[in-house]
Amino acid sequence: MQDTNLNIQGSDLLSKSAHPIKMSGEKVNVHYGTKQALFDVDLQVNENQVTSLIGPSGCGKSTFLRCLNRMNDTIDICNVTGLIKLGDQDIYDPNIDVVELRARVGMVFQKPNPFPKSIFENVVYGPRIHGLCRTKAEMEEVVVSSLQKAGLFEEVKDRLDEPGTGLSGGQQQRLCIARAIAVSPEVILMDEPCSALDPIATAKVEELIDELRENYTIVIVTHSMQQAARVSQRTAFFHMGTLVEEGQTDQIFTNPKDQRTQDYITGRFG
Ligand SMILES: Nc1ncnc2c1ncn2[C@@H]1O[C@H](COP(=O)(O)OP(=O)(O)OP(=O)(O)O)[C@@H](O)[C@H]1O
Repeated sequence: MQDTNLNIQGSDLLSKSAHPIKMSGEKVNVHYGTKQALFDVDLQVNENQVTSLIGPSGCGKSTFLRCLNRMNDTIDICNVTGLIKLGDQDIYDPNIDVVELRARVGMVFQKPNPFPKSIFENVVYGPRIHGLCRTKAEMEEVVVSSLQKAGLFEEVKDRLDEPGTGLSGGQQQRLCIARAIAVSPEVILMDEPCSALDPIATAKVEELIDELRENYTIVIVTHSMQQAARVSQRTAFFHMGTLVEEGQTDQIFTNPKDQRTQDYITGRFG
């Protein structure tokens, strides 16, 4: 069912120039074997804003998202061409350290996927392997501050040694966000982060996304147009592997330029 009665709150009135470009894709084409999934996509992501990627199932939203931290590298048959930059850096340059890239551009998945370890270990794992903390005090500090930033600390502070998998779905997703934050990323990619959550847990994660944009750049794939309207300042509409249009979220939802966008947001397809 399509979302209707859109509630646009996330938009701000800052001009695009007030937010420098953090990441950009130019002429991005993606093939899975012989099947082409993205066609000449040009998209810029602004710093300290939330950009939503929306569009019907199979239109290429997740494929584009995964290009931004080279997660598609893990799919053998996937071939990405075009220029994708983080700041001024071509992230597909052969000299790029992909592990470091994925620390700078973190990812939160559709289904909460904590490691089968304690809450503490889930958060400290990344900073430890990246050499960001060595002493016990440093580890405690990163765990506490990451859980605080993810809005989870108060709920788990007395059970940091208990398994992350024992938390509720919404708490597990915020733990995964804390885990992403722990390595001080610049960009956080979220692939339908609320699709496995109930409405209350969803509201908490949406509130968190709104707070996080102060310090991070966020790109979110969502099927919910209401969610895109609530959390994002910019929205990109994809259809059949092409980027149809991108703009301020309120403009996309109230005054789209392309008929396909209009049809999608009014529930005519998708
Ligand atoms: N690992 C893969 N192997 C082969 N084809 C794939 C793979 N992942 C995606 N595709 C294909 O690429 C196209 C785009 O898929 P993608 O998952 O990016 O779309 P999406 O818009 O995120 O869809 P959804 O909203 O259903 O998650 C689809 O035709 C899909 O079948």
